[in-house]
This record gives sequence, structure tokens and C-alpha cells, in this order.
Amino acid sequence: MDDTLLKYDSVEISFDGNPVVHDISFSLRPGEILGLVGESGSGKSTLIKAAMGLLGDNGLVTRGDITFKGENLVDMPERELRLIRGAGIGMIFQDAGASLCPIRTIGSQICESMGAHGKITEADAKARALELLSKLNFKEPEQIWDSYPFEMSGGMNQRAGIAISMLMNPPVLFADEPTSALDVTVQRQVVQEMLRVRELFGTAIIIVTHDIGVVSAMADTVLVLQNGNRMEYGPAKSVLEHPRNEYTKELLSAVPKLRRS
Ligand SMILES: Nc1ncnc2c1ncn2[C@@H]1O[C@H](COP(=O)(O)OP(=O)(O)OP(=O)(O)O)[C@@H](O)[C@H]1O
Repeated sequence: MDDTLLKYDSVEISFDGNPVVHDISFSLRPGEILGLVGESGSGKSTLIKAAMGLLGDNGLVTRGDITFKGENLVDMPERELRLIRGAGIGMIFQDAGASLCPIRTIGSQICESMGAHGKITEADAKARALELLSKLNFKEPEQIWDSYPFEMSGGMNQRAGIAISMLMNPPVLFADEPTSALDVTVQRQVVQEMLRVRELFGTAIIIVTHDIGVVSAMADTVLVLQNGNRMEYGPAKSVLEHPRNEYTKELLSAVPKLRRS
């Protein structure tokens, strides 16, 4: 049986009529972690935004299909996409601190985001959130619940952001540069947390990153983009250890390799 969750089939994406992503195909199975790598401007964010209908007014999928559980996301009405964002495909960004509201506690933001997807009492939301936070190895979930984002470190905000995006238990998580703003030790914690999410919930993850170390620590498959073109796509081990083209070799040599822990 085909268990593909998310599939890009010959996708072209254009801004103001100019294609910037060309003929990209890949697929994602439950629990798979795909590393999306490439230099700045290669189209990584554009590729994932396209699935969420977040390309903005001037951006459009001009060829191909993007399907989630067999449903085509291209041209899906906004009200249907809204149901998929969050509950079907969760998202975390580079700077979770910036996407959290600075003057409201984590708890109240959790209540709001859970309320947006269905009726749930504050007590139920809190119980679910605290359970999730402890599963994700937060030492003091109650304290996180009561904290304002500015009271927590960047790493803690990022970890809380990942937890919040998992409250709806989406089968797919998009992580756009989730470790880029963090220092190395905290990066490791965030990587560990994403691996734990996969282990606990079988979540499939697309991680967009410049950091080959993060890719080698996490990814099962790797897609290398250059100028919106697919340069390489395959199992992480073969792409990282036996890159087939010069671009990938250069990309790999630019960053020291981390071992899988
Ligand atoms: N809203 C937009 N309007 C016009 N062009 C855009 C828009 N967003 C992205 N682009 C263009 O699309 C191309 C891909 O950009 P994108 O942000 O997806 O790259 P990226 O690989 O994610 O880069 P980075 O690593 O810097 O985030 C770039 O040429 C960029 O200038």
C-alpha cells in the first residue's frame, strides 16, 4: 500500500510570473525526516510555503501538484487549507520567540491555538499541554505554562514552539531553519527534541537548514536545491557520503560534519 503522506510532483513555483523553483518532485512517508538543503535563495522556504498556501499575493504554484494524504493542496480554498495548517501540517520557524506574543504567557497562547481548532476547555488544554511537555522532557512544565516568552531563553522558546506545534499531533511538521538562531549546545537540544517528537508520534519532518551537521544528525533523506533545481535527492547516507555533483560536494565541505548521536 502507498503510505505517502506528502508528495510534490513536478512542482514549479513562480513569483510575479517568474519561475524560481523548477520541476521539483519528492515524497514523504510517515516518520520520515527529510533534510532540505541549499544555499540562501535556492528556494527551500518557498518550497515548503507552497504546501501551506503561504506564498503571498505574488507567488503561485505554476506547474505540478502537491498532495497531502492524496488531496491536492494547489488551488485548495483558503478555508480548507486553514484546517490543514496546524492540524495536518505543523510549522516551526527560525525564531519561535518572535512568532510568540511577548506579552502573553505560553499557557494562554496554547489555549488560544487549541481553541482555534475546536472547542476545548482551558483545563483540558492545560492537561494536554503539560503531558506533552513532560513527554518532551521539559523539566518544569508548569513553569513553562506560566512563563512569558521574554522570561525564557531562545532555546527554551524554540523548544516550547515545537511543543506547541505538536499539540494538534500533525502527521507532518515543517521546520524552517529551527536551529539557526541558536548556539551549538542549544541546537543539539532542539535536534534531540525533534527526534523525540518523531519517536513519540511518528511525525514526518521536513527540516530546512543550512547546517549539514543537523542534517546528518537527523535526516533519513536529503534533497539538495540550487537555484530552485533539484541537484540531488536520496537516502541521507548516500547523499552525504557520496555526493554526485560538485555543488553538493562544496556545500558539504563548507561545514564540519557532526556524527549521528
Ligand atoms: N515574496 C517573494 N517575491 C518575490 N520573490 C521571492 C519572494 N520570496 C522568495 N522569492 C525569491 O525566490 C527565491 C527563493 O527564495 P527562498 O526564500 O525560498 O530561498 P531559501 O533557500 O529559503 O533562502 P534562505 O536560506 O535565505 O531562507 C529567491 O530568488 C527569492 O528572491
